[in-house]
Amino acid sequence: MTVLSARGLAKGYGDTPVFSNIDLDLAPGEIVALLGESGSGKSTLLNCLAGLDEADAGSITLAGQDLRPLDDDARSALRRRELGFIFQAFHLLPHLSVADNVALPLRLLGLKDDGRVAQMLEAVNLGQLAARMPRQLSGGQLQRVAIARALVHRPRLVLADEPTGNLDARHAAEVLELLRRCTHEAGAACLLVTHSEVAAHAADRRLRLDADGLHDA
Ligand SMILES: Nc1ncnc2c1ncn2[C@@H]1O[C@H](COP(=O)(O)OP(=O)(O)OP(=O)(O)O)[C@@H](O)[C@H]1O
Repeated sequence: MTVLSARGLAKGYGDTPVFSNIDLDLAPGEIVALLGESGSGKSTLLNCLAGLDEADAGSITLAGQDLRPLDDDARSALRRRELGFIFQAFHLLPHLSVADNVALPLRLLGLKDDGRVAQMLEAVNLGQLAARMPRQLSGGQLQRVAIARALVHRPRLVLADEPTGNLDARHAAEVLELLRRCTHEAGAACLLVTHSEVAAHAADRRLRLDADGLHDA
């Protein structure tokens, strides 16, 4: 079964089309790099898949559920359960500790599982820093917290928008390797927007976005 299927997705702003004819299938456990020129619509596509933005046309099936017949609440609930999102700028909550940031997706599902939070912090080599506040961490450490948070609730899909864009080459390689290992171990599919050739080659498959759709790269 595919984790995510999109068919015929199209999106524009006003009279300006961004993309159309997007067909995409992601299988469990695969990491797919999404490449494309600046302004080609990679972030917009990710946001449409995440439900942060709405496509103008097309269909999305997530974890076997067609999103179209669902009302807003049901879509949000499905996404809260099945989706993890990693942003370039980390988006951690500054007033929460590292452990509480990681626990957030579980809390939003009404769950509490300190053991799982500790396990994820160990998985990203941050077991010692659980009580720290985000301002006390380096960029690479913040991004590792964001990976732990994206996977803590065992989502089937992880969307990552340039997760290594803010990091130097060594930390970027470390973060990518962790993302790879964590998503493979979890059997989650991961769509990774990146400008980096190194990141793209760490992926199982590469796709390029242009105005008329997605192409193998
Ligand atoms: N809210 C908005 N209103 C109008 N136009 C927008 C909006 N958001 C994005 N755009 C436009 O849509 C196009 C795609 O933007 P998007 O950020 O998705 O591209 P991208 O491929 O992620 O770019 P980059 O690689 O530079 O991050 C751009 O031309 C951008 O100017």
